[in-house]
Amino acid sequence: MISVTQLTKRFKEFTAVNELSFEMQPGDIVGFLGPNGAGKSTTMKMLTGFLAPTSGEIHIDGMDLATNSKAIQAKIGYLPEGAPAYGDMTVIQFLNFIAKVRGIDSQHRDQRIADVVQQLALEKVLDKPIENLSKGFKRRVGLAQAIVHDPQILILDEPTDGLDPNQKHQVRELIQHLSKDKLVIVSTHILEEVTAVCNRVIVIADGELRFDDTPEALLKQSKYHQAITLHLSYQADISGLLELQGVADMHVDRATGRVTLFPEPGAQILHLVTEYAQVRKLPVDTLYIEQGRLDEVFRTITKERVA
Ligand SMILES: Nc1ncnc2c1ncn2[C@@H]1O[C@H](COP(=O)(O)OP(=O)(O)OP(=O)(O)O)[C@@H](O)[C@H]1O
Repeated sequence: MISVTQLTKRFKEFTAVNELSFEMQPGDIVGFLGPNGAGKSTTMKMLTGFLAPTSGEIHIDGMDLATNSKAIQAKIGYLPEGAPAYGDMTVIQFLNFIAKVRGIDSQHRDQRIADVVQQLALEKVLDKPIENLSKGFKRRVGLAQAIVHDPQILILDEPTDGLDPNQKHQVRELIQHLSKDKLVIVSTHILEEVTAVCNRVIVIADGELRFDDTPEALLKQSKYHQAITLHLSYQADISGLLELQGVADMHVDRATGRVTLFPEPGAQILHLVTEYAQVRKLPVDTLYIEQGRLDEVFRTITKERVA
């Protein structure tokens, strides 16, 4: 549905996006991850036709964005970073305005607006000027304008940035609820959001694609994947754990008292570790297999490449 080939954006000498290529299909909820300045917003702006690429191609539903921007933009809903809106309009005025701009005919406009107002729980603020709303409500209005024309593709630039935990939860639920037959691209700095909401992750750094697969595959790249972490209720001699077959390394976190054992590639060490703990009567009060740590794998994937 979206096919991006060798997409590049330069601002004078500076290359913000460098030969990105990827494909996306309906049902994909893609988490777009990357450090500050990685090129996420610039890529999203190019996908929406808001910014012209320096080179490369974007095809959506088989159409070239460079020559069919109007038809393609009708299929896209976009929430830009910070969710800008016309602050002096009331919520209902703004949604009416956007619905008109999006070409929804007057017969269907009221019903469609009523639907998104209900979906985003905006009933109480319909007659308030947008500039007087809380951050959470502003964001919800931004989401409402992005979906009012029921787009097949939704591009959301940091939709939960600055929201409180309840509001974050609501926005995530909305994204999941929306996404069944749609393609959603969400940029975020919140790593946990990717595992909570997305079924695919694209990581970019320095404008380049560094990772494109499922959240599970991302976790598998962590050195903590399949590691065993245990906590002792009081100090004990644990030096023998490092000698166990299949244990490649051991890390003791003095601050938390947690001990992590890293397996050799492909080795299963849980059985040997629990057996050792029982035989030696180690005072283990917690023991678990790690899925992988997103912050660690994110740092590894995005760290600067030395030429
Ligand atoms: N109009 C512009 N002119 C010059 N440089 C720009 C312009 N827009 C973006 N850049 C630069 O391109 C790089 C990528 O910016 P972009 O906003 O796409 O990053 P990002 O991944 O969205 O970052 P953040 O997570 O901080 O929002 C940055 O170094 C930024 O300063």
